[in-house]
Amino acid sequence: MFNQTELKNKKISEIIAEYPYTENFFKEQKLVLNDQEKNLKEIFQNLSLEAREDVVFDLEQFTASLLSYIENMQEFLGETDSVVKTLSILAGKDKSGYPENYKQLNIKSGEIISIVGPTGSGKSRLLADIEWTAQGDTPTERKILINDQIPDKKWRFTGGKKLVAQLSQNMNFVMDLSVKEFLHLHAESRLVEQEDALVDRIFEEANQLAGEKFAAEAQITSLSGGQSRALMIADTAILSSSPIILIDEIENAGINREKALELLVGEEKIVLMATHDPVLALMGDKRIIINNGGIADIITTTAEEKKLRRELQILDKLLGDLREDLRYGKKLGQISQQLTAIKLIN
Ligand SMILES: Nc1ncnc2c1ncn2[C@@H]1O[C@H](COP(=O)(O)OP(=O)(O)OP(=O)(O)O)[C@@H](O)[C@H]1O
Repeated sequence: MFNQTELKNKKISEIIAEYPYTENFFKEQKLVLNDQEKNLKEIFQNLSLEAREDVVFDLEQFTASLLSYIENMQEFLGETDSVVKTLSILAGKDKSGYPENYKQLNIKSGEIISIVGPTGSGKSRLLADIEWTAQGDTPTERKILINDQIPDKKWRFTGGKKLVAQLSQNMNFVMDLSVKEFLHLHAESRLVEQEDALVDRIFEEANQLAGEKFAAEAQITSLSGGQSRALMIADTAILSSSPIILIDEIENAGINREKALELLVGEEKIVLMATHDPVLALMGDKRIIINNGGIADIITTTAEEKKLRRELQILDKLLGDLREDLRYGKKLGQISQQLTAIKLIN
């Protein structure tokens, strides 16, 4: 981000290249830009008396308001969000009031963290603490830091621009729009460039994730659970500016869960995922073990476990194919040969 002095000395072409929306600002301010290779200082020095009256501001005021325009636009577009380098979870206490069994967990951008634990142990609570950027003010008394600092309270309350995007099990659409209309509406609200190409990409990715394909003209209310979930995941991965993604249970949703995760982490986001499924849990770099409301352990995925995951993937695919055959009324055969092939038996 340029400061005010830098702005004065930057060529107009450089400012527009860095922040394309400033072209509008210059137009609104009626600044005549015959030569975009000049900097703002030079332009103001060369303004005719007449032109100077049109611009109203002097150089100081002009660059100050240009700067705040850029800051506002960046905030609006969510571009300042991408600077989350680390998310830290500081220990609180479990349901019995005992301190948690760790001090501080630092998660870097691009990392996947799984959260595992029995039903009712507090997995969703941990995700909620992160979403709320808790500061000792939730039942667990955990604290959340972003880039080693107490996060700004604005993260909690702003509507459009969010630190955290949450994908939950219930994904009900209420609007009566086609898939394409919905995506365009969202893309427009984010003021993205190349809207058509982006919408096409989200649509294609969503169709790759969905077990059953759907058309761009389909009404979103008519999509199946798996299809709407696939659409939301592709939309979140590609359009959301939130640097942290929380996933509460992705299993049994009729989508390709691994591809979904790859798509989500592909964009240098932090992904935390509560799951009971070993194939997904082992996709994580680490897994948090929750028990009785507290973090009982943090385990780094071992090389052995990564090998196991490849075996489980094959098993998962076999089961998936069986489900598919079942659905389409086929007769099912034994799979012992395939199992032997992956050395799961014998
Ligand atoms: N450290 C804690 N102190 C007090 N209450 C807690 C704590 N951790 C979790 N809880 C509460 O325990 C209840 C169950 O937690 P939660 O819903 O997060 O479990 P879960 O692991 O997500 O369960 P499931 O697997 O069934 O979805 C919630 O009401 C939650 O607020």
